[in-house]
Amino acid sequence: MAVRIYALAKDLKIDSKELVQICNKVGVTGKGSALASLDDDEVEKVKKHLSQLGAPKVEKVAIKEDVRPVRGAGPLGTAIKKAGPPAVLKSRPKSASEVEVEDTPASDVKESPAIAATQVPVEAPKASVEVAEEPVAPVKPAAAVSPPAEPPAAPREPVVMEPNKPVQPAANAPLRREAILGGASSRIRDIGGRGRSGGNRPSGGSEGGDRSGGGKKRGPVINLAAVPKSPTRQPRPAAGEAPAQKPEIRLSKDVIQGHKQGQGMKASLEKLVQDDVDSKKADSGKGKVGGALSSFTGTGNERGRAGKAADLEEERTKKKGIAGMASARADRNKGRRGGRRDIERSFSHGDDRRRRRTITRTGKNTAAPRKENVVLELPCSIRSFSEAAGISAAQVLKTLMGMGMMMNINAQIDQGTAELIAAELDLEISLKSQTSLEEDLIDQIEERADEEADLVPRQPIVTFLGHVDHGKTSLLDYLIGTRIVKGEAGGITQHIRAYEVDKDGRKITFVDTPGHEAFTEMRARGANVTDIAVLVIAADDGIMPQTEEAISHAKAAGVPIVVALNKMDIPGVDSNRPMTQMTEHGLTPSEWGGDVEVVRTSATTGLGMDELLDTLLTVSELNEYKANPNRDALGVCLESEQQADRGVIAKFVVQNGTLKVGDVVVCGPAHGRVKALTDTLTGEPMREAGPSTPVNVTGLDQPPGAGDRFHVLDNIAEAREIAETREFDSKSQNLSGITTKVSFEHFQQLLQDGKLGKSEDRAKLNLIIRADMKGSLEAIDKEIAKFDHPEVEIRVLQRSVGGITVADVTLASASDAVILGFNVIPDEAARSMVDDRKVEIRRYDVIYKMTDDLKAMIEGRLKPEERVVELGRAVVKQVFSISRVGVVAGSYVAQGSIERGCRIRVNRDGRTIGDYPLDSIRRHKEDVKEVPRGMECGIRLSGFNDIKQDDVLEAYRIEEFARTLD
Ligand SMILES: Nc1nc2c(ncn2[C@@H]2O[C@H](COP(=O)(O)OP(=O)(O)OP(=O)(O)O)[C@@H](O)[C@H]2O)c(=O)[nH]1
Repeated sequence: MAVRIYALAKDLKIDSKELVQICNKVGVTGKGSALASLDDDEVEKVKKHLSQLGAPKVEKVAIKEDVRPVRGAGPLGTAIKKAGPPAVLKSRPKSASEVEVEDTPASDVKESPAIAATQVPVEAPKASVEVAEEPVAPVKPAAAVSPPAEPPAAPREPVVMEPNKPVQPAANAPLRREAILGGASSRIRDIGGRGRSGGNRPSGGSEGGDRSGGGKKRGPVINLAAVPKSPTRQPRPAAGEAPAQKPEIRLSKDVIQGHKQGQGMKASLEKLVQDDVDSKKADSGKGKVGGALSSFTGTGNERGRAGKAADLEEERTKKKGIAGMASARADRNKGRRGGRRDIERSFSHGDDRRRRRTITRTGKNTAAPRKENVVLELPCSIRSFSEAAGISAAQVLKTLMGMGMMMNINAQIDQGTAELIAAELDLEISLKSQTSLEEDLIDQIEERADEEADLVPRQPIVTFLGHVDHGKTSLLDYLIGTRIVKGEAGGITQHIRAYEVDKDGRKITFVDTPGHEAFTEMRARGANVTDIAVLVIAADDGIMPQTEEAISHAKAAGVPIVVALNKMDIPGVDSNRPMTQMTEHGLTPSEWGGDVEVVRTSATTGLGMDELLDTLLTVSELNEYKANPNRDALGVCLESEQQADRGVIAKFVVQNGTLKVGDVVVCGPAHGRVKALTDTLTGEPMREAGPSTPVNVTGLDQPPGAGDRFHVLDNIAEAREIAETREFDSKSQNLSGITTKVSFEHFQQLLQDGKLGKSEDRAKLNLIIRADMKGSLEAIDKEIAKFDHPEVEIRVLQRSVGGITVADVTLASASDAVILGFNVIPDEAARSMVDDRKVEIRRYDVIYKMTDDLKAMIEGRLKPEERVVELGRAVVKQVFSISRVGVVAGSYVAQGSIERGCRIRVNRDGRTIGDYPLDSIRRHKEDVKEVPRGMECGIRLSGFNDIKQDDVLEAYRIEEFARTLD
């Protein structure tokens, strides 16, 4: 009886990939994957080969298990531990190499040359254990395994590796490789994970093919600000701290200079004041001016005038110290408003300008140094920006003004504006957006990795992909026992479906996708949610465009592909042709030595159904899909619809965790508390849905987008906030012109503003689309996008899920739009309004019918094409000028014919000199309809009398053809 390699490997307790290699070695060819079957002879051959080698399988497993708990220990440490008899090992001290191996972190072990040395091809499947059971050989350090850094000083115990030398590295190779690259990866991850984040974060080891956590895990994103380079960087004031102010003490130039030179660096303010007073005294001894004014004027001319004020100030300063200075400052300020202006006005103009310049320069020099590599949290005010960047707010405002933005210092700036300013001022600035609730909660949920101990096996999610009519739904019908294909409108699948099937107590979740080309989105979604892709290829048809697309989706999703070669019941089908095509697309069948399992099926006769299920369950077993049922659920919405009686129904596939009735869920822009869960196949209520379960969910406030991820949160308010933010974001995106969706109010506004119908040269086809499901809307969008024509502008004014309403009819009547209903009907009110308003509603239940109709609609709006039909040529023999009639050209028809109502091109000396309508054509003074070749006639042109002998008259007609889009 045939047995799969995978099953035999399990029996023999060896790795299935190793067994595939052994098969090839012993001459059992064409076994490319672990799923290939071996007949009795082949099994015998393999077993014989193994027995010749005498592989001690049980010990191998023991080695494998032993690797697990060792902290950071690779297989190396394990090998040494296992090698000797326990008693010997117990009694002997640890060798240096052993100690070293145990302490080596797992990652280092991976790099170790000793390990590399053990990774040799599977030549002799003898394990080190075999040696372990042999009598112990003389002591020697296991140099081949891990040479110690220094020779151990302690006397050595007998070394168990020695007699095993010829086979030891080869024997351990596959196990070790697996332990390092595959099985051991989780252990390595655990060590790192615990060290970093208590096992809560995903580790690098989980990336790639590890899907056991259910759902795609993203690595943590840590944004670290770069360390500023500038040595003169000022410390940033703490939040809430008042900005530093410059003391408004007007000190004399000398004092400032002295201070700058270093004398004053450590002096107290009182000391500085005292110095100032002293210097003023000295000044007053010399002349009559001092104090603050001296620092402004600096000339002797004004001293006399200002002397009194200065004396008064000095007096006050002397008396009151700092307090006196304050009052003096108040006086000065008072003086500035009036008196000082007077004084200043009397200064020379040049001095005044100099002073101003000095002040400006001083302002610049004392500004905080420009910062580099600033990290700024957005949105922020201009004040915060300038503080963070170390430039004046005035400069920022000026820059903004230069860019046409008039703002004040408290105005908030967004990321784009901040980037503009930074670019304009040549600042290196790192912008950090404020974290949203979305980032705080959803990202955290997505990034949460499950502990290995929490993971349990889960059923595989299997998606049927393939070209239209290749039999996906029929196969699924057969497997589930439903008759879905019979009820499909137009005989094609237009919705994504997901069902759970129980096969002898083992469950599989099946997802059926449409094959029609319009449903690319759905296929991609199906492929992304799946663990295994079943590529359905009709044997009589072979690989078709959507099969190719499905292959790409499955490859992009990185999932195993199983091919169902369907319709094998059709007489004369040759499975070699599609299989050859498969190889051309990089899928080599396992029976041809590749790794893609091909199952020949017939949904009509039931051929290969058990084999298909068996194959899927085996692939699932090989991949060990796992999830943690004891966490809040997360997964994907495959489809959603609005039902009149039940409200929103969303079809979810739980990827991890368990979804329960009462859970708060957020999914795209929708949120709500789960009111009911029902089985997608039977419609029976469910209390909860565990990992890999497809389930219909009610309770959401609006239909989520197909493909939106769902998450369970603790708090309904948070869910609402996240959903509202998403909706707001998507609306602003819509308004920014990314989609053509226009709300009724918005459209009315556009109409009032005269913004609609501007491009008069393009015919417009306004559409309002209503469909039963979001996925249908996507498909319709895709179809519409195909009809892009320079002369017809298709505008989708409204597109949504649900029946046709009064609002749609009103909008359609106001905008001269056609309403397209896909699998929906108008409600009563809308129906009664349709005739009054003369609105056109077109209803469809099959996508291609709608496509054809749309095409016709568009063709009806295309200007007919004009084509020139050449009729004939005539040569002018003689020209007659007849009074009250005009010039008549007596002509000979040399080619074709000249017809009434045609146009004539007049050619002279090889050049066309005019193009005129034929006025009349006569023969023997009688008007005729047509003059054929070889006959003479009189031709009169409308609006042209300058016909000359030998002119060539070319007759032609313009015909209009209705154009098609093909
Ligand atoms: N002879 C034969 N006909 C089959 C087989 N499987 C499906 N069909 C027929 O092929 C047609 C299409 O089958 P579907 O199951 O609807 O194909 P599909 O791939 O699901 O099509 P879409 O969902 O529209 O992409 C139906 O008429 C089926 O009866 C088969 O194994 N043998």
